[in-house]
Amino acid sequence: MKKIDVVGAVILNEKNEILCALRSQKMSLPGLWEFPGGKIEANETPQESLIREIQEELNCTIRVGELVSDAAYEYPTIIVRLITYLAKIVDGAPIANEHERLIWLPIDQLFTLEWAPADLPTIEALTTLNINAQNLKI
Ligand SMILES: Nc1nc2c([nH]c(=O)n2[C@H]2C[C@H](O)[C@@H](COP(=O)(O)OP(=O)(O)OP(=O)(O)O)O2)c(=O)[nH]1
Repeated sequence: MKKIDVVGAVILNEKNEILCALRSQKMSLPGLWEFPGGKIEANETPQESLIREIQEELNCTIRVGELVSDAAYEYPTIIVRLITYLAKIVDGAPIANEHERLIWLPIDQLFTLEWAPADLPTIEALTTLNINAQNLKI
């Protein structure tokens, strides 16, 4: 089966909320929530890829921090290895260029959304990490 490496940004704001993105009807997995990001291209580090994808998808610049989760999920036709990192916005404000909708949610509310299945290890890691935006080293 085809396997792709995908990188996702867990973007935190000063209120300790996380940016959640709704996949649109034009995308695969429509109507499911995800961490913005995309496929890692050849000759790119995951971090470089993430900065590029966020610029394209959300029109803003991020700084990338520590790894949250690295796990593979087998969909019916593709295996997605999703690597997620903490990140914060250092320039601009997020605009949904490709997504249906963007929302900020506190970590303890993330479970209320219907996430792409590949994202569940990240959600689990976030709820056990006890993250505080104030003392993040990003
Ligand atoms: N960006 C992102 N993609 C995710 C997440 N969870 C998850 O299963 N995916 C899947 C959806 C896509 O199949 C793939 C990412 O591809 P992509 O975002 O570059 O999308 P794309 O436009 O190239 O592909 P597509 O939507 O046309 O399938 O990984 C996530 O949290 N973030």
